[in-house]
Amino acid sequence: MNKEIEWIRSITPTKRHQSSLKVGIGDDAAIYSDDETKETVIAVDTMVEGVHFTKDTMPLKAIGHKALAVNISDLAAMGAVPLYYLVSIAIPKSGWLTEDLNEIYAGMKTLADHWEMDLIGGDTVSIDRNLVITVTALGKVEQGKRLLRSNASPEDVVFVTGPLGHSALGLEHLLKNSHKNIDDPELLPYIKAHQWPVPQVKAGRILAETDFKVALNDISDGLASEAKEIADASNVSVEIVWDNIPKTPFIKKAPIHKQEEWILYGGEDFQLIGTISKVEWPKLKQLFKENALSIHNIGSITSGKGEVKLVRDNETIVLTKTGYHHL
Ligand SMILES: Nc1ncnc2c1ncn2[C@@H]1O[C@H](COP(=O)(O)OP(=O)(O)OP(=O)(O)O)[C@@H](O)[C@H]1O
Ligand SMILES: Cc1ncc(C[n+]2csc(CCOP(=O)(O)O)c2C)c(N)n1
Ligand SMILES: [Mg+2]
Ligand SMILES: [Mg+2]
Ligand SMILES: [Mg+2]
Repeated sequence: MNKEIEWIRSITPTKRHQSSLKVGIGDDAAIYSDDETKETVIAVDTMVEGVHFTKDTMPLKAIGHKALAVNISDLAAMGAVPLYYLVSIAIPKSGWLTEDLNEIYAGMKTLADHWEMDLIGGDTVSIDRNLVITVTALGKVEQGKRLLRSNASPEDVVFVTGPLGHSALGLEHLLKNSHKNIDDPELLPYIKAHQWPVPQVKAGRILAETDFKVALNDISDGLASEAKEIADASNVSVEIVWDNIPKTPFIKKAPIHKQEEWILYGGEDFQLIGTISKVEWPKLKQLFKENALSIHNIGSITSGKGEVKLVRDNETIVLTKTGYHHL
């Protein structure tokens, strides 16, 4: 287990005070409910200058967009509809103008308006260096419809809702060359994937509205890490078939170790990874098609104890490395 998860487990309360609490620490978002029809879903994620973005990797509006998008993505991974958000910002004593902050907020607002989310609060503080933005997002899901990481069963199909590795490929170029200097049209889709991630709310909602048993997680840390979270939470193993992972011709022509770095360990794609029974998979595929959304079968669940395996060229290897860890 990585140190970050180990530490979070160590501070996880063992007793609950509130009977309305349905899901605490351990999934993409927490859930509580005192209502017979719906549950409230709450997620918080922080972005730190130098860790999650720099002025060279991200335009100002994109920083705001992404700070909100990553939180909407966690709501989507629970099957929720986004409703409200709060923003805490720590502003360095130099280097960031009020106009810069306004641009960041404009980026947030455009995305919030798209999902009809209201900004309802936050906090403003100073810091020595490095801008920090923390967004808390609230949403709702119908009673009994939440989609947990612990819902996977042996023989289920493992699916993803879109391309993987694009953000990491884009970031690799942004770390070498400021976004102001990159205009290679071949790189633009990857740069865009890094800067302007699209939270998969509609996919999450389709999955929540069906009566299928679905496990779901958003891909913030890379496929290997997110698959492991489903495997651990459901007490099963995940088998990913390398050739089934959707890849653009541009990615396919890179050396295999680069493809693996971007796809398995890169992260920040904010697609959803999930599981569904083999019987229901064709119905789900049809439902996504009718809604003009993509979905790909990339493997299956096996009985086991939290392993993530990769099948390639008739060889099966257990993935031991995971994604990005802060500890
Ligand atoms: N410092 C903390 N204190 C309390 N709970 C935490 C802390 N950090 C994370 N958690 C909880 O641990 C679980 C896993 O958090 P994590 O941030 O890995 O999930 P995520 O948001 O899906 O991933 P990412 O942050 O990569 O987007 C969540 O339930 C989260 O609320
Ligand atoms: C300048 C710069 N350098 C590196 C990265 C890559 N990066 C940072 S955090 C993270 C994982 C998700 O974070 P979290 O676990 O906090 O959600 C990744 C892949 C970046 N985005 N910008
Ligand atoms: Mg998540
Ligand atoms: Mg988080
Ligand atoms: Mg997150």
